Amino acid sequence: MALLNLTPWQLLALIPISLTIYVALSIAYNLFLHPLRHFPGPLPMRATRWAFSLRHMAGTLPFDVLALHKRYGPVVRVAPNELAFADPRAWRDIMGHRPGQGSSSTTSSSGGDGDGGAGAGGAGEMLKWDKFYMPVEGVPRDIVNAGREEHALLRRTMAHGFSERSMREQQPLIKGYVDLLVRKLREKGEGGGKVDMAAWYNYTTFDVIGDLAFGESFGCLDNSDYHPWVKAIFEVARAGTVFQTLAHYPILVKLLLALIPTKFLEEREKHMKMTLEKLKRRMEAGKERADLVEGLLKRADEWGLTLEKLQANSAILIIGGSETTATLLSGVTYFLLTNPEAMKRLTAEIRGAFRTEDEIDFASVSTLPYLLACLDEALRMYPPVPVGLPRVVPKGGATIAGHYVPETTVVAVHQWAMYHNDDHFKDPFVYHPERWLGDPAFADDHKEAFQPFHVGPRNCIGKNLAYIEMRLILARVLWNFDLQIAEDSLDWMSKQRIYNLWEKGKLNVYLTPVAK
Ligand code: HEM
Repeated sequence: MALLNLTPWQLLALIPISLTIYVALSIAYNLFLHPLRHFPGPLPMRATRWAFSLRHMAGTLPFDVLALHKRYGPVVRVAPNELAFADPRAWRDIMGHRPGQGSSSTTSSSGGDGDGGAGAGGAGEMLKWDKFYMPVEGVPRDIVNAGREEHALLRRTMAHGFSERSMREQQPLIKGYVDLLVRKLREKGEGGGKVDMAAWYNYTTFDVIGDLAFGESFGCLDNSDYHPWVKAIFEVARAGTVFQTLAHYPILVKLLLALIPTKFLEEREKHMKMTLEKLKRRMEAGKERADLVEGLLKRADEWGLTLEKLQANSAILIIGGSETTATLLSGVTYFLLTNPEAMKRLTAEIRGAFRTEDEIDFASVSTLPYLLACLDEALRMYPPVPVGLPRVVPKGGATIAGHYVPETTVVAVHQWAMYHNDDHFKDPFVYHPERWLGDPAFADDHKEAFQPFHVGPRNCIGKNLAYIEMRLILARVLWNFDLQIAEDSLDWMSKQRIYNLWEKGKLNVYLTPVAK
């Protein structure tokens, strides 16, 4: 019991010494004994997770991952227990349906493998990684972070609201918000001042999804401003990268949570109350309403879905369904403004296809090929989900893009890095809508590498809604206005960082209403 003979100062000195020994041993293990030791990657990333986390918190990770793939190849060890893939086959191997899936019903939490690595979860299925998805204690899981069985149930129920029939019924509601956007932009454009299109696209998509998920809009378009909830989503995005980093050190998360000011907790409480009230009002409106929660409400009693569970799923629709679509609309507008030939061709396609504005609807915008090509090229260059969404390899390991990967490994495809890799796309940094229209110059592109909505059972349920909204909004904007980019937004794209979501600045544009 030599320890008992030490003075308090000597005991205190033992803390940094033990920590140093622990860190040195972990690094040695990660470099020389870890099952992933044969995969290539830069030494700091193979040695500790910090090299990855610092890039994540600095908002440069997706850009750095591209440089890593160019240097080390299509599979890179980006953290001791994590691999990044830039091989199109990885999409299906990681996200696709896997034969002989086990019956795990949870997502994967930490298995505590020394560097905060992932637990294995159940056999067969690649699981979402809790350290990234961060379910909150006391808040029910939603469709995005639910385990496999609960997810399947939620997905089946919610699919109803995304069916073609539902979307047709939702058309008048969506069109109403696009009408309002155009009216507001006409007012703003008349004075000849700059208009921040990124904000206006956000107002529109948040109002639409607010109505479809909670039965009422956020009033962003009416008030020409963000609702506090919408503002909070942007504010919290950057903090999310910090929490995802600290998730590897649970004791630090507890400390940070304990330090959160009471005012913040009160705000959170207020927010929960507000969404609950919105939801109750939606429920009072009756079950028969063509929106995204109709299916959930109809099954709520049968499946014992609590009010809190319904609230969590409505809320995730707001986040998943609005910022993504608005980001893409901002991106495509920027690319068109800085590529005048593409803008000219698209404007001609839209203005030549209709006699009156009333003819622009879900069905008619879906027949415009250049419009779709412009959106797809923007999705490639500016994917709204630019980061790699991590999965955990199940028990027994898996083969991904021809590589055997041991169980508990975290794996991801980083979209921005995949789409800017010249192994897959010619001129990856140049906006070429023609690549999606069969132009022989791009015949060697690996189009299957492009999966902005992911693949498999947990892909985007809102893909069709997103396309229809983006087509309709962009067509109506270009039908009504000639656009010119303001000097202060010329470098809009190059200034941006990625904190899970793009941190977009103002996209200032001059609008000239087209005389009709
Ligand atoms: C351009 C627009 C959009 C893009 C790029 C996009 C992309 C994605 C991606 C990559 C995922 C997979 C997330 C994961 O693996 O964790 C996803 C899931 C999801 N998206 Fe979208 N999304 C878009 C628009 C929408 C819209 C309009 C909605 C409708 C409200 C929506 C609702 C959802 C939901 C509910 C999920 C979870 C699905 C599940 O887990 O089964 N998204 N989206």
